[in-house]
Amino acid sequence: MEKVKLNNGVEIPIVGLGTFKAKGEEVYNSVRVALREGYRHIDTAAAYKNEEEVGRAIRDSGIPREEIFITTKLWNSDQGYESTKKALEVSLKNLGISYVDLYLIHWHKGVERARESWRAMEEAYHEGKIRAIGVSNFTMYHIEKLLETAEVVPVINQVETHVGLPQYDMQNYCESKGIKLTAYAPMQAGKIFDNEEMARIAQKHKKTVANIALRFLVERGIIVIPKSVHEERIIANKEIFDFTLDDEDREAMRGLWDGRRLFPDPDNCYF
Ligand SMILES: NC(=O)C1=CN([C@@H]2O[C@H](COP(=O)(O)OP(=O)(O)OC[C@H]3O[C@@H](n4cnc5c(N)ncnc54)[C@H](OP(=O)(O)O)[C@@H]3O)[C@@H](O)[C@H]2O)C=CC1
Ligand SMILES: O=C1CO[C@H](CO)[C@@H](O)[C@@H]1O
Repeated sequence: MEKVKLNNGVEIPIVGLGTFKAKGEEVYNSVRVALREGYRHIDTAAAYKNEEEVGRAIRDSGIPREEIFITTKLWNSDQGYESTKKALEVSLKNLGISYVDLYLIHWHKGVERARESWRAMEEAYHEGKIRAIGVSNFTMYHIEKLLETAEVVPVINQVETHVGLPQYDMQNYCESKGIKLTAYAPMQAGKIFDNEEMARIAQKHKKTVANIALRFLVERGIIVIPKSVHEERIIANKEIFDFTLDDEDREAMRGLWDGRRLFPDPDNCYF
């Protein structure tokens, strides 16, 4: 599996398995299938309430811990210096691991809270409890404010990214700071499968719509975390390294850019 080198030298597989809305035995089985089929990157979050099952599936896979890249996220109500430290310990315990590969602030909940959470994350990073630290749902302004006091530059900003919301400006900005993008909802949380133009491009390449959607992002150097709980989809979704998109495909996909979000706008998000 192709990897992306982060600004601290840590490498992350460019395709990971998403786990939002997958719980219990369903998520356990999905992670087992994914690992058996070659995925080495799993995306979870304290808010998804599935860290225990994700951790159990990783252990039961028999694959050495250091070969698997695990991302989890700090939930909003846990932001702050002390509460971040506690939340990290809870996530490590739930996952049953001694370190997490990537820890993200899930949403920006105010400049001070982000800075305090970040300070706790930097300490845990230096202590070896986290291999890389990053953010999610941060705007350029949020990142600017964090960088004013941060000692460690975030490695990643995980944001909603897909053909409808391609995030060209965000990617350019982040890359100018050494920050990579991870695309969440890369298949528009399932909505992309109704798109006739995507179906046409998929047919042209004899690939699936999921493959086209993911390839579009991966060719831009964006990390993708497609979610599925279905074995055949988990297996097929990652088959994106045996073809390339051409100018006509890219042009057609640019035409699908409507700016419509499926998740709250981080610029205007007060939940
Ligand atoms: N940082 C953040 O705030 C957020 C992070 N995330 C992360 O990003 C991941 C991906 O985003 P997500 O919102 O799950 O959306 P995705 O774009 O990954 O789409 C997932 C949906 O598509 C369906 N699907 C998957 N593969 C196929 C296929 N081949 N054919 C048809 N349908 C398919 C899935 O159903 P099924 O499972 O039944 O196959 C599910 O309904 C999340 O799981 C989570 O880990 C997501 C949202 C916010
Ligand atoms: O990752 C995500 C999905 O779950 C969360 C809620 O439980 C969302 O807020 C978030 O964007």
